[in-house]
Amino acid sequence: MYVIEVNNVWKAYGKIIANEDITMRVKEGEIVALLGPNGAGKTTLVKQIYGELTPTKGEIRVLGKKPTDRHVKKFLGVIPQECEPYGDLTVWDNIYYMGRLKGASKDEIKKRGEELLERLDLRSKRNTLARDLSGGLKRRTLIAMALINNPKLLILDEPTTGLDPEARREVWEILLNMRKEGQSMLLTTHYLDEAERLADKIYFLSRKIIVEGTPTQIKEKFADWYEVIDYTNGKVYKVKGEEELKKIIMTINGKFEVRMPSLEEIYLQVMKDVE
Ligand SMILES: Nc1ncnc2c1ncn2[C@@H]1O[C@H](COP(=O)(O)OP(=O)(O)OP(=O)(O)O)[C@@H](O)[C@H]1O
Repeated sequence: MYVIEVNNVWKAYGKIIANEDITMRVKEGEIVALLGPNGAGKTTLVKQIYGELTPTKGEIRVLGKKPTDRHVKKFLGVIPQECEPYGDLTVWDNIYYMGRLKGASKDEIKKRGEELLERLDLRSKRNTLARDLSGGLKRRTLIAMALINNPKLLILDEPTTGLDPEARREVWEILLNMRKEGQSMLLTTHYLDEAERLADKIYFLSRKIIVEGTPTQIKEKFADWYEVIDYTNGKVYKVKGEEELKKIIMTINGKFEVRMPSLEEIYLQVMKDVE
């Protein structure tokens, strides 16, 4: 079953077309990443998916319903871009009040809130004011807040932007553990390594969808060149196609290495050709 279906969606702000004819899917239990440069239309698209904007044209279904349907909101967890927990509230109170806003009972919040403190390693910070937390702990608090209503779908707009490498990896581990438990997620990111590490499926976006597939499918489809490093003299050859590759290898008398392009190199090459 699909938790998100986007069909031929266009979104314009006056004359600016932010999304052009977008069709995409997120299956239950999958992590899908929208990857694109600044201004590619990622936030515009996710805002339509969580019902903050409506498409100019086209149709979106979230959990089988319109994103603006209030029954859908109850089953969504959203972490918008550049969002922070309330600085004047403690970690626990942020989680608690978010639960109340989402309509959960006090008992439900207590039970699930305690579980989330444990799972996100926030127990020792429970009574700390959110403004005194590090960036990584603030992000973990936001994840706990978004999970308090046990959402069927979690939407994260740039979940690790602004975090140091260690805190980024902590967030990745949390998201990967959640995926193991079957949590469906849509995230946006600028980072290729993040998409490659987390996503079952990736969409390269630049106003419209440029490429889609699993990281392996994308690599197989676009990796049409190889780099051959000749260790005998340190020379590096870039060759296209397997025939060329064989020819070069035949000329080398010693140790060598063949490298396929990384997802980042493919992304840069593909996006370079987009207007
Ligand atoms: N409220 C708005 N009014 C007018 N134009 C907007 C508005 N919001 C976004 N845009 C424009 O729409 C385009 C897409 O913006 P959007 O924020 O969706 O991109 P993005 O991929 O999320 O970028 P970033 O990675 O920088 O967050 C940009 O050209 C942006 O300037």
